[in-house]
Amino acid sequence: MRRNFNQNKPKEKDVIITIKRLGINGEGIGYYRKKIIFIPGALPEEVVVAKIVKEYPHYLQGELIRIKEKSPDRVDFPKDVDPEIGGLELAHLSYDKQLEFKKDNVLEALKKYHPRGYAKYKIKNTLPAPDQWHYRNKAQYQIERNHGKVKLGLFAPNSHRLIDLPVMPTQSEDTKKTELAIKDLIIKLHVFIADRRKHLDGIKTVVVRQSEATGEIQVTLITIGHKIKNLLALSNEIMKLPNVVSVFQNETDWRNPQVWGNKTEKLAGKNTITEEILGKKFALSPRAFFQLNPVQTKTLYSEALKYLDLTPDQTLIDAYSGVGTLGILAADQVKQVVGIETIPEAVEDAKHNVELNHLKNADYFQGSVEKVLPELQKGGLPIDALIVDPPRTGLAKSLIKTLLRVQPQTFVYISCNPSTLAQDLVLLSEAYDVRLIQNVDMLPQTPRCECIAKLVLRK
Ligand SMILES: C[S@@+](CC[C@H](N)C(=O)[O-])C[C@H]1O[C@@H](n2cnc3c(N)ncnc32)[C@H](O)[C@@H]1O
Repeated sequence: MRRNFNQNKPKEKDVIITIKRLGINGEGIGYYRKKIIFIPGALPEEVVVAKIVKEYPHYLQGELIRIKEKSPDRVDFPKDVDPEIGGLELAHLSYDKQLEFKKDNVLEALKKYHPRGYAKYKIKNTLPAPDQWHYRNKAQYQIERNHGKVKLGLFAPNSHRLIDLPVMPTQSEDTKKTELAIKDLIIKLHVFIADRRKHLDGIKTVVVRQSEATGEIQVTLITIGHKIKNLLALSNEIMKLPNVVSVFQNETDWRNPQVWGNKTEKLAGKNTITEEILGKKFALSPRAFFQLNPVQTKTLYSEALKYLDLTPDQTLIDAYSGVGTLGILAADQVKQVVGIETIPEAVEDAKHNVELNHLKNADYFQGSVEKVLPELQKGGLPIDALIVDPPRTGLAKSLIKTLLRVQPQTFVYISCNPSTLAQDLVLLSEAYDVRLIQNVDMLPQTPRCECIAKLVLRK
């Protein structure tokens, strides 16, 4: 069952709620005295007993206490897993219904922002992931010492409570085993663990990423401070673990709200690991973005490229290019590829990947798309075909203005956030029709999904 239903909570504050639908983060939504109430772990059509834990001006936050009438779509939550853990928000819902939910999320976002013609958009069924468990090939776990006990895992959502993770059912076996082995080595070698309250420098996060194609494992130790006693000894021991080919140190400080800092240094082994997607090779340095589900990545990219309908005379812009994946996969179909990406290491990887795949017609630029694209266009670069794959925040308004002026003929938008996709389509639909939207489920058991929108210039 999804939550720790605490039968001992004071009964007088319990309320009975009928769940109407799921919210965008997978929580059950009902009403209490005409106010909306969000209850994580509850499903549509269920009647539940909930406790009101927080009251906001426009909504209530509830906690599931007990299910009075159970949904036929409810499945057992994985055993031995802390129910508060992030990344399993939909693990109590049957997989068919998870796929429907992800499609509905797109529909709801379109209804909310209503880009031009949205009611006629063709929204295709979400493409399922073949493996709904053990698909994550990257683990990024926090480490801390609490009352003498070392914990390695994930923080409970919106809290500083670290959940120790001997079990995480969506994590691949190898990445899980490597994380746990590194935790044992940190304890054995007495390597300092960072402590914010005591102002102690040390290891803060352990990142393990594995290539599906080669099995190579890259480890990054994110540290507070630079000089950490016994870090090199730890790195040497980590290199002896199965499949590990490199260990890096990434340095940050407590003022940085991001997990990663800006300085990365190799402690041992190879500069990159190599992944293979649809016949092309991709070298990945520690900070470079790469999808977390390598099997579904192939589906996502082949669908996106299919909808681009490229021709050999075109110049393709791969905007938000990461390590150059989409552009490199499409390079054989076009005259020229130009990629743009902010993270310098990812751009280096992209350039290296162009060589690795023996391509002569692809080039990658460092900088923000909103700044670099207009500069390249002013310099005479033709922009006939465009693929954008932005982070959750979507496209910058200034970039949308540029696109409406330049009007690439062929345009595919890959989005990991239906809400910003719908908002961006409001502006883009001034010049473009949305031919179709195809969801691909990259992260089963979570509310997240990738959507591919095919845009066609209106005549
Ligand atoms: C969702 S990832 C997509 C990466 C790549 N297309 C892939 O499939 O692996 C988004 C990428 O955009 C980069 N990025 C974020 N904001 C950017 C901006 N304003 N201009 C260029 N790149 C940006 C991030 O560093 C990240 O690599």
